[in-house]
Amino acid sequence: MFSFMEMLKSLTPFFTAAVVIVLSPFVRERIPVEVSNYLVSTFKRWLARFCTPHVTVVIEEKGELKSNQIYEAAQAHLHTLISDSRKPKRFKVSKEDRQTASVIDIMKDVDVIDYFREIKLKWKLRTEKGEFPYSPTKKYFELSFDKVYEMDVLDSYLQDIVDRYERIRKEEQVVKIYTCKEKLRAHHYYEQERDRNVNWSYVNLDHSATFDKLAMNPEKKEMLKDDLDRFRRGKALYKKVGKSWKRGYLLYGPPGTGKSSLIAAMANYLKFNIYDLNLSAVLSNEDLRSILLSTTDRSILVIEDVDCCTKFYDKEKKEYTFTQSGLLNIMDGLWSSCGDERIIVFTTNHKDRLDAALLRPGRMDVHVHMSYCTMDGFKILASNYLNIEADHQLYRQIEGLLENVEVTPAEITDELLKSGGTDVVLGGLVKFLELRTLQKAKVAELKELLKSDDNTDVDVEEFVKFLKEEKRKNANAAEAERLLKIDNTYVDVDFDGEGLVKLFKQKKLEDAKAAEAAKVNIQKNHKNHN
Ligand SMILES: Nc1ncnc2c1ncn2[C@@H]1O[C@H](COP(=O)(O)OP(=O)(O)OP(=O)(O)O)[C@@H](O)[C@H]1O
Repeated sequence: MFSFMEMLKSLTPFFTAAVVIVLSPFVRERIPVEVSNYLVSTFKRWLARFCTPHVTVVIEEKGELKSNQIYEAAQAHLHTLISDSRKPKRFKVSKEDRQTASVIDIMKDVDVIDYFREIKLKWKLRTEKGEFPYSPTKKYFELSFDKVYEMDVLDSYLQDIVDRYERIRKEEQVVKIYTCKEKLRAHHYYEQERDRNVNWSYVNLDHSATFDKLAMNPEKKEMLKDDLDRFRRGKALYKKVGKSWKRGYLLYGPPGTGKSSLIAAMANYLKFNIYDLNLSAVLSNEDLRSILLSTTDRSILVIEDVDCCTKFYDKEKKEYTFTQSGLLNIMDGLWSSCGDERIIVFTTNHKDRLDAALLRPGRMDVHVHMSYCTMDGFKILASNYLNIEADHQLYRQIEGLLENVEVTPAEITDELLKSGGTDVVLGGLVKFLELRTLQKAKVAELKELLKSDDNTDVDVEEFVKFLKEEKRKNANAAEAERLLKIDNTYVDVDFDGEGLVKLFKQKKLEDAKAAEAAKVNIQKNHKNHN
């Protein structure tokens, strides 16, 4: 059909003649009425092309805050168009390291021609510098066509492109992770005028994390999946009860227990994109507002380490304020009013440092504790990394060791990734766990030693402080400080606790002597002065 129309178009001059013939009553009476009508309408359209002006539709990359869906759809359409068949006169070719094939893309200011039914459409990518020095460059498409087809283009052609894009996006299996490209500008000269367009950049979430692969309590895992399922299906329910279609999760636990992996698993499960928000890039409440408004539906907004980085610029006080409750108030107001089908995830390594307001029931819908590795979790990791599905002779020993030490799944995976066969790797893991058990005992021993010493009432933290001070002063203590990292409960097995205590006592003695000498000196000076 399409090639037939094209053929007809190339025969336009003949149509002119044909219509002239058709218009003459003599010929009209002698040809079928359908043929006569067709020739007349074709002639009219052909005539219109010369008599009616072209129109140009501008499709900007971004609306006031959000990205423009038609722009995204047009970009995808043109990409397919020029990759498939209609190469323009100039186009770009590139290939990144991890891409398997080269990518063809359109260049700015170069015409790309497309056809829809019998309509010829001309696309052009344009750019325009922002109004202010810090404003990002604006991108937009110009789409030109004959004015007679205005309705066809707006109602059918563009709608078709958007529908197709939406369909592909839904079917697409790739989840994207967006990060804020750069700090939002806070230059005070441009405070009023600065362009609040948020610059997100994304990569495909190349993360094979799925719930199956997560080392985590099986019941907790099922509970979470059910919760996500209910959320996904809950549109009608949320509407009925008058709640915005959103859900908040607080993930807490020590580093390396899988908080980020769980977020990736949730995103892969729901096929939601992730927006990873670095709060240190947020300078004011307005910035946060712009960021929230620039995220899309069906997404997960992640705020990691929420205990450390909640800072806001208070315009009235003209200073930065660091509050979690400030963040929450904004979240309550803004978050609840923007978009649908959204999830927000806060993570923290220190739940105890969180503002009580954040922990209040109803604030975060689900609290998930990510814990140190248990035997259940270990079996999942062993199945992923070593393909062990059944039992192993070392499992009993490993289970006993895991009950006694706190080891993160991240530490276990590091061990499981070491080279060697299954027995060698599991043997290495047993050694690692035994070492940790020994270290734990040493630390406990050291703590006891310090507590039981009548001459000193220092606690371990104070002892660490002392070692740090010593590090500055002499190399021996620097070595001791390297060996003793109480914070991470890491102590070298050869570490001589008693030796350090001796060192500590000696230091105390030296300090006391120095203090006594200073006192004597002051008294001497006082006497001399008198
Ligand atoms: N529960 C887990 N299940 C499976 N793998 C895990 C788990 N926890 C950690 N890992 C492994 O350790 C790596 C680091 O873990 P991850 O970044 O998810 O931990 P985290 O709790 O987010 O740490 P942080 O608080 O430092 O961000 C992961 O890429 C994964 O390989």
